[in-house]
Amino acid sequence: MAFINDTTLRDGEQAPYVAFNTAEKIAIARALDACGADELEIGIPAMGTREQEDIRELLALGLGARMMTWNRATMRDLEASLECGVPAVDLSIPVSDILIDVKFGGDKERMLSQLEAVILAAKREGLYVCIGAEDSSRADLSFIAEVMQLGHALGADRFRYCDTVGILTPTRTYEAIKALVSLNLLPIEMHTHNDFGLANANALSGLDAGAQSVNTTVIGLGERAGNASFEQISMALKHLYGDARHIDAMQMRSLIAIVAEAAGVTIAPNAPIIGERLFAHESGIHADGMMKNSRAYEPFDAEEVGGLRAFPIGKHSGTGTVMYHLKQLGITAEKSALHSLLPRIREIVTSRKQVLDDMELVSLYRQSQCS
Ligand SMILES: CC(=O)SCCNC(=O)CCNC(=O)[C@H](O)C(C)(C)COP(=O)(O)OP(=O)(O)OC[C@H]1O[C@@H](n2cnc3c(N)ncnc32)[C@H](O)[C@@H]1OP(=O)(O)O
Ligand SMILES: O=C(O)CCC(=O)C(=O)O
Repeated sequence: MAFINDTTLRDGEQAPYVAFNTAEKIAIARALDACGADELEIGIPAMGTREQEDIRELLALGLGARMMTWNRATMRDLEASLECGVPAVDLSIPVSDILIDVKFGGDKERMLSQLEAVILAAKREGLYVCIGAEDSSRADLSFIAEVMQLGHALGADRFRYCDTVGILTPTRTYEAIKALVSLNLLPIEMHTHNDFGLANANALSGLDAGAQSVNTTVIGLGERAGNASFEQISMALKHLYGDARHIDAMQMRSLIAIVAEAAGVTIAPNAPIIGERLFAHESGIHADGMMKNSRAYEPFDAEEVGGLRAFPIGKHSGTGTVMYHLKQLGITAEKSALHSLLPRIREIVTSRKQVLDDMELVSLYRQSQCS
């Protein structure tokens, strides 16, 4: 079963214009734990005392999910994490030439010796260590292998492969991760960004290639276009990859509502898994199919995610939908007698861009009976 490290409280909060307060962080952590996240990245102790206090409060919740902090691979960042009493750390270093230039003046040796010292210190303190390899997707695989080799030799526990600027494709991800997995050095975690809308696909492709862990954020919140989404990845793992993952619909709905509210964002009505219109079948052919078999046009039951199934009376409705609504209202009509209503329904809905309600349908139906 794939391991989920959710970073809503770190990369999620790095989304521009987002700032969680302590109560919101606690509610998010609790809800993520209840929804089955295996590990939570809960913040950046180097940000200062307020962030550290929040991290201590999150640790004190005693949740089942392991808690991790994000750190630059520096002693000062590590010390700040140690003061919080966290059991696991992500120690981040850039691995692409462009970011090694920006952060270490191009000096790879200095960067590697700094990483070595910080990993050793973290392991001496008994911490679980993940190496965060920033910008892996723009780095040479041979250099990544060198970093993994170093981490393995020093006792690091995991390697986070980061598509920091979201430029991977599923095929390129698969090839890179397959090559790194074959080295048999460290378990790999996928950290993918959604700049081209491929964060979920790339994360899953990495898992296909042998990565064991995936970074997610609720509603895909994160830097720029965000990260792989917690709800989409967990449902895909369950339904498409056969993960034995229990997903509680109400808990998931509540988690999403908490994060959306705290982040000040609205959820698109067609957002995968949780959009409010996902189970509304307007097209006549789909609605007809769904009325005959509730699996006809849905990949999983609406109930599983607390969704509401509906058959709105709209521009694309057929007589099956019209008959369904009339029947609900106690009116029995012949399907063949309802065809004449469709042009009028289309005209009304197109001109005002709003579907018909039941009373309007009855009124139209009565008029058609009189004419
Ligand atoms: C891809 C990612 O998501 S990485 C995570 C990014 N997240 C954040 O930046 C959110 C939290 N950040 C902050 O609150 C602040 O940036 C702090 C507290 C971490 C640092 O603040 P400041 O000390 O004022 O530095 P500032 O943000 O201006 O610049 C970052 C510094 O970190 C250095 N740095 C960046 N990454 C690394 C790294 N992996 N290892 C070592 N040093 C690094 C930069 O080179 C720069 O150093 P400089 O000040 O000597 O030029
Ligand atoms: O360094 C890490 O662990 C993650 C950094 C990150 O958020 C990214 O590369 O997008």
